[in-house]
Amino acid sequence: MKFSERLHKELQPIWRKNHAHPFVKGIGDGTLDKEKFRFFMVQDYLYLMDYAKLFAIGVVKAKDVETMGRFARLLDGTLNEEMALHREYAKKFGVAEEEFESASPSPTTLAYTHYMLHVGQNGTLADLVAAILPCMWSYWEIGKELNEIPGASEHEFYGEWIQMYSSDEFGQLAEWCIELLDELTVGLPEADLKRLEEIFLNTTRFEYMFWDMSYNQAMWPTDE
Ligand SMILES: Cc1ncc(CO)c(N)n1
Repeated sequence: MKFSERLHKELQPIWRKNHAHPFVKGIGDGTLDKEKFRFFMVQDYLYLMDYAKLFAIGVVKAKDVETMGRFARLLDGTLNEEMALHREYAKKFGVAEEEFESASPSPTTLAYTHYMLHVGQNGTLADLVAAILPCMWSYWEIGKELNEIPGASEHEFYGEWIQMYSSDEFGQLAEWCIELLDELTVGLPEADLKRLEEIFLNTTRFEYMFWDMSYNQAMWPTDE
């Protein structure tokens, strides 16, 4: 069994919780409160600024030109395509994109991005890929699942979001990361695989926390 299949199988219980979260359901049926979505998009913009840096670290850690080029394209796609979606939504909310960029990260956003940056900076290339993969993979699956709901991708507000994450372009990037993780883990001792599994588990858990944080618009509890 490929390592990615093992991870996907073992983490199905959390994966299902992510798909069933009321925030995700609300995008799918179009009933999500727009204020919650706005909170999410601001935090996701900050999240993606750090996420893009992980691809830059991928370039640094890669050992061949092809892999370097792939990470460079992921970096470009994140900054200029995925984050362009957020900038479009900023317009819809009547907010300047600088306001998204200069917002304060929530504790969950900070914890999630800093965990990935720590693993990416201090670990192997396989550690980095294990950390970033649940993000891309789960959004692609959620995008495809929501895209199957009749009319969801044409929804006047949430349709574009669904189109972005169910797109073939986004899927191809996720698939490449899956393949890279499989290549990098061939023949690794079980102790290494266990470490990678734990990293993947942690960022899968953070994905759930990110939906939950957005649904509750949760900033620092000490500010309330
Ligand atoms: C929190 C989060 N996870 C995954 C993605 C997909 O890139 C995203 N934009 N944000």
